[in-house]
Amino acid sequence: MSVLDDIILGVREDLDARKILLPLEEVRILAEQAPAPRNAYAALAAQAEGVSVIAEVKRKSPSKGELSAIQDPAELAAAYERGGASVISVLTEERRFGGSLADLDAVRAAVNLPILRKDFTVDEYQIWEARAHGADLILLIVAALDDATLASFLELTEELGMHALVETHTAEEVQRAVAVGARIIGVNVRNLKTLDIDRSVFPVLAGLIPSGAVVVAESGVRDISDVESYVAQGARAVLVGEALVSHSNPEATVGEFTRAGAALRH
Ligand SMILES: O=C(O)c1ccccc1NCC(=O)[C@H](O)[C@H](O)COP(=O)(O)O
Repeated sequence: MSVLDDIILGVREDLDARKILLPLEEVRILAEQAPAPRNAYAALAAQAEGVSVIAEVKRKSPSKGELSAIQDPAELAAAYERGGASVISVLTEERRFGGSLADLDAVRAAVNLPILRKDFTVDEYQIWEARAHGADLILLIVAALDDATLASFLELTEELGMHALVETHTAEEVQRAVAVGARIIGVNVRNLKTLDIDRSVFPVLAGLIPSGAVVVAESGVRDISDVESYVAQGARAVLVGEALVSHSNPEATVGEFTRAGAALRH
């Protein structure tokens, strides 16, 4: 079984438990009562100079184990916002990443930026749930969904006023993302079978994404030079977890990353 399949197995078990506690009809009511979503597409596309940073709240991961204890996700997210992040990503998967919907709630209450609910979306319940908890952007991993499900999840996301970060790892997945009309397309350079990072796939896949879509480079940003190369290779935004949560000054680091691509854009 692949790492992705294993993660999804746990996600489905946890989801079944949440559905018993709060049936879909009730989550839908909460989603309809939630404050209007913020426009994540505009936030990512609007960065006049440099690159848009999606700054992630990430405690641990299958590839690296414990990254940071993060006692106060709201405080971390506020630091990201002060540093100039365009979007905050909150991992809500519990078993492998140590996240939760409580983290999402805390971050929602602390920042005014659009928020990505970063999870392994395999059921429409999670999309309603994301909106009910104030998310503006959700993650759709092409490798985890068939074409019909990907299209219907994207449609529901947009009906609820949110956007989707549609994540790809191969040329075929980029084609599938484009075919369903994805407007924010991520290229994740972490191979979900081996968990290895291979930055060389980014320019190849980014080159297949039509202009008009926001191209997001996901994973493997260690420092400014990585941000600069992703920008030079076509990234409009970078999604960064480990390098921020493990830094003593995440606010300053977001600022450096945000400005890093500026020279390359002029
Ligand atoms: O991070 C992992 O080990 C991982 C393993 C399996 C599926 C997904 C995984 N990560 C999710 C992500 O996409 C990253 O959190 C995100 O791109 C940030 O990556 P990084 O800056 O390298 O922490």
